[in-house]
Amino acid sequence: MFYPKTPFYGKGLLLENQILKVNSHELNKLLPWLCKTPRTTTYRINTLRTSVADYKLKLETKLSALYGSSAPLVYGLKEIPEMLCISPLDTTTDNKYDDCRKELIVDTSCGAAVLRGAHIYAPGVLAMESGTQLHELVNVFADLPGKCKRGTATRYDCNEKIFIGVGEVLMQRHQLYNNKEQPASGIAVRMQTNVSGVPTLGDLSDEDALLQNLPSMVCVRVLDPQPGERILDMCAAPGNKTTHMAELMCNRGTIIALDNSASRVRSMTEKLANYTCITAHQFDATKAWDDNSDLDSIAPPFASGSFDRILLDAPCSGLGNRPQLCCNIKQPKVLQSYPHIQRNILSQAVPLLRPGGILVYSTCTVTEAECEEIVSWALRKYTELQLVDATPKLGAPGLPLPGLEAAQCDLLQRFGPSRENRMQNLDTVGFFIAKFQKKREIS
Ligand SMILES: C[S@@+](CC[C@H](N)C(=O)[O-])C[C@H]1O[C@@H](n2cnc3c(N)ncnc32)[C@H](O)[C@@H]1O
Repeated sequence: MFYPKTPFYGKGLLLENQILKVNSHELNKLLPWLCKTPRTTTYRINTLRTSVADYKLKLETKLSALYGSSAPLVYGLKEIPEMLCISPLDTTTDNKYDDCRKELIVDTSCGAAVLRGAHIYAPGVLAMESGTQLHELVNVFADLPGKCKRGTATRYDCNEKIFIGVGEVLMQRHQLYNNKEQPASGIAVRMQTNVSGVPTLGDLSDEDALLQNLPSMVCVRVLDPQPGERILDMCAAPGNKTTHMAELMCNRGTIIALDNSASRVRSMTEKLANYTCITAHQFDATKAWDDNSDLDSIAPPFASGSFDRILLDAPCSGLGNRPQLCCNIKQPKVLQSYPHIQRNILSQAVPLLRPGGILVYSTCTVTEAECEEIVSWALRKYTELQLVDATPKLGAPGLPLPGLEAAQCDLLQRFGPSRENRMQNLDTVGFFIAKFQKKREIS
């Protein structure tokens, strides 16, 4: 398939220069990699409700029904026993573009989801040619320049639309565009094939399993929460890592989940209802520390030394979310704003951790400023912090920076295009993980 060479359509150099200022020689590899689809699909099984073996059987049955003898493989990985991976299909077989079909245009974020196996939901459909019938097969394109007007009825004449697959129409134009009061929802086009080779299963997430990227699971495994402990998840919504922690803790202990977005906390709270060890609060994590609070308080703010472990899965530029067909960050100042908030939240995490406690800092991005530079800054500012071994180790080491020794880089995990990824051919998103321990005594 044709993929863009950079996620920054039309804004190339302006933003590219911001990503790897020290290791700029890595950009040639990184930028096209960000644009491509990770081809392995991963689910996290809720082991409080079902067994991995039972869920594997369920997935295999579904895949056999869809793909018969060419069904992709479902397999596990010993480092993350609660995860199941689905291998890609052989793309050379049946995703052929056929000139006789009508065309359907989606925006680039919908296109990215399609390439990862999703069907097309009504809000993502920008253009459907007039006369397109129910159940007709259409060629689906992503609108790279972002110039296609929603509701377009004629063929979108553009050299930079990207063919992403073939789908069956489940909603017609009048259903998609005629009711302005109540915009259409639900699946508008069921994808039959896509050009990435990721099976078009849609999202099978339910209470038993969650569609989740591999590094997000590694991140919680690295935190290593134990039953009975007191854990703070500082930026928790939508709660995917929070529920993973609760499952590893067998729902025993206390997890406090903070997020400053009211709407995200509302939807997360519904999801957390079955996990009695989790309490969620809408709260600004930059204000989470207050020594006037009780040590065992379950509502923020919290006193010094309140937590055994803290996860800071920071708000970030999100550039690791592959495929980035066209990144929606258009200004360098937007990219530059993240380290500030990341440092502010980390400054609260350090006092909140008990001596000997563990802090995991993670981002789903790839910029040095939000990854290795934050680690280097934290080690300089907080002498009570040290980097410790982060297992399971599936990512590559961190990139070298002047403030970090080689041995320290080796303790970090950067998920990127590097050949050193310790992942046995698993193709996944960009991500960064650092594991700190607060020293018992400050030297
Ligand atoms: C990367 S997402 C977290 C994803 C989550 N950990 C998961 O795995 O499901 C970052 C979150 O940080 C939240 N956030 C941003 N600024 C914050 C702040 N000052 N305090 C708390 N949460 C914040 C955002 O609302 C967003 O939900």
